[in-house]
Amino acid sequence: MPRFAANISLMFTELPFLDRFEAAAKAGFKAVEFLFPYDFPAAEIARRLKDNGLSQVLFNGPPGDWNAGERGQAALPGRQAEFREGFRKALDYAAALSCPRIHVMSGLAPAGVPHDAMTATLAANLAWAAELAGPAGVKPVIEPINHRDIPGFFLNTTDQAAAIIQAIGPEKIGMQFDLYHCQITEGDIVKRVEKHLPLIAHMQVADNPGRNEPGTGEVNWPFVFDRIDALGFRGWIGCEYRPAGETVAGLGWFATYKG
Ligand SMILES: O=C(O)C(=O)[C@H](O)CO
Ligand SMILES: [Mg+2]
Repeated sequence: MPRFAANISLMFTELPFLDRFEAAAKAGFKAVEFLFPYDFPAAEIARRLKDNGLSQVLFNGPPGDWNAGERGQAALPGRQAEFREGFRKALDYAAALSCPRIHVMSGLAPAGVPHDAMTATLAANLAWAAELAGPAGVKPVIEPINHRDIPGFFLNTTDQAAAIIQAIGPEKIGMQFDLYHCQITEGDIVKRVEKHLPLIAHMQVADNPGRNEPGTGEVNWPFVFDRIDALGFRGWIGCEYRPAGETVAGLGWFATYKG
């Protein structure tokens, strides 16, 4: 059966951040992911996880100046020192939270910077991050993101991510396969999961259009989840969606998968 993690940056936003752990556990989740932990002490987050019997399965490295529109810096030439400092900080949090995945965001492609230079920068940064993270039991992951939600994001397709992962080694770097982004950019999601399965270290889900819960849009989720399970994917699927209404009221789709 597929295993779903609540993304508590997008779900349970009716509550303050630290109270969302308990809400996720009460709703039947065994694991959570979120975007950024850095406003909170790692020890406090670790306590919430433990108190509620939850595993932390993914969070993002520091993205740069988010409010100014930055979305990572791993592919940006000239930002290597900042990337490294941020990744070290993320790794400290991962250790405190026993979290096995860190999402490394590649960033927005600046005008005039050659695509190949960005690919080379991303690959070098990822190789460095993997060397540091591997011995700590953490796998950095990269995620192709659609250009409607984040115009200009460097990493856009699953094939582009796969080429970079293959160049470094799938045992070191994984793909964060977000079915929502794939549906928008590429479609044919089951076939693409099949193609990239050996590289996929984490998945995420939301329906389209709207990025709301499964069942609110165009995708046949029972079919997709059955196929993912039959293919043998045993990682976590993060529920990275914005509930259309109140979070718990929108969890009807999850009843079959609570386990
Ligand atoms: O946007 C997404 O799908 C993500 O997973 C990022 O972590 C946040 O932009
Ligand atoms: Mg995502």
